Amino acid sequence: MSDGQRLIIAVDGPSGSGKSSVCRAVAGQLGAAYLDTGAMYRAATWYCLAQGVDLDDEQAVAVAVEELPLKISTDPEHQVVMVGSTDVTGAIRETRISERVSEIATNRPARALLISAQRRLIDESGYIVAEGRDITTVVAPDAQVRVLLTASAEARLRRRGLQLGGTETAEALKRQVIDRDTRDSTASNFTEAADGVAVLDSSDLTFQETVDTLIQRVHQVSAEPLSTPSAGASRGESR
Ligand SMILES: Nc1ncnc2c1ncn2[C@@H]1O[C@H](COP(=O)(O)OP(=O)(O)OP(=O)(O)O)[C@@H](O)[C@H]1O
Ligand SMILES: Nc1ccn([C@H]2C[C@H](O)[C@@H](COP(=O)(O)O)O2)c(=O)n1
Repeated sequence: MSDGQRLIIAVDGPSGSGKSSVCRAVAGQLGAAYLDTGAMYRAATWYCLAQGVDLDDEQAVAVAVEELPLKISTDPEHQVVMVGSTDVTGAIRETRISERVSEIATNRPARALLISAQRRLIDESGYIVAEGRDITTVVAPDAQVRVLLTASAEARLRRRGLQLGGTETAEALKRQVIDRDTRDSTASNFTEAADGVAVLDSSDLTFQETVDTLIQRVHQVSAEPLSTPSAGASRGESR
């Protein structure tokens, strides 16, 4: 990327499709920043639970998310999530958070606050791979590269099982992957590609093949002449 050029790579997809691992690897190989927006919803959940906020109380959750002292790194090689002075990088991955995070994701005011924070982080970076559930459609719909990363339910359950070391029962995996997607899909559409969004089905691809396919897509798009310069580019921003 040359100075002054902006390139936003937006990736959405269901749980276990490989968004975090694939996007982190792609960002590392491209020398781009990386934003895990799911980690922001998880940190908000951790904070609300730590503060004893009733997650059914929409207003109380919104107030807590507004004051959330969140710092998230966008370095793909060094992912750290801080809430105030507490490092929650590991804690936000615990099952107790995975099982409650949809309650924050479906809270409209909380969602609006987190979306604004995500847009700021993307704008500050300028060259970034951002992944989640609504990046291609809501957070950065004018990203130059927009991809829906999918995989069959069978592949996603198998991958999540392996990722968790084979310790989870089939029922627990279903709760964490399929049931969470069902709840989250009431807040955003990450099962069908919106207009202009390319589908990358990784069901029969290895991890490296998936990374390579996404990088090819980025190279393909960045070789095309830019039709409409983004707002950031016109302000001369660069990484
Ligand atoms: N193409 C692939 N082939 C095999 N394994 C893969 C592939 N892509 C990702 N994985 C593995 O699947 C697991 C789940 O991937 P990852 O955590 O990146 O998914 P995710 O979409 O970010 O899930 P969530 O939204 O629930 O956080 C990881 O262990 C990852 O290494
Ligand atoms: N852009 C996003 C990102 C995430 N979420 C919600 C949905 C998930 O249940 C939760 C955690 O995400 P994960 O770490 O599993 O990718 O956050 C969302 O609604 N929108």
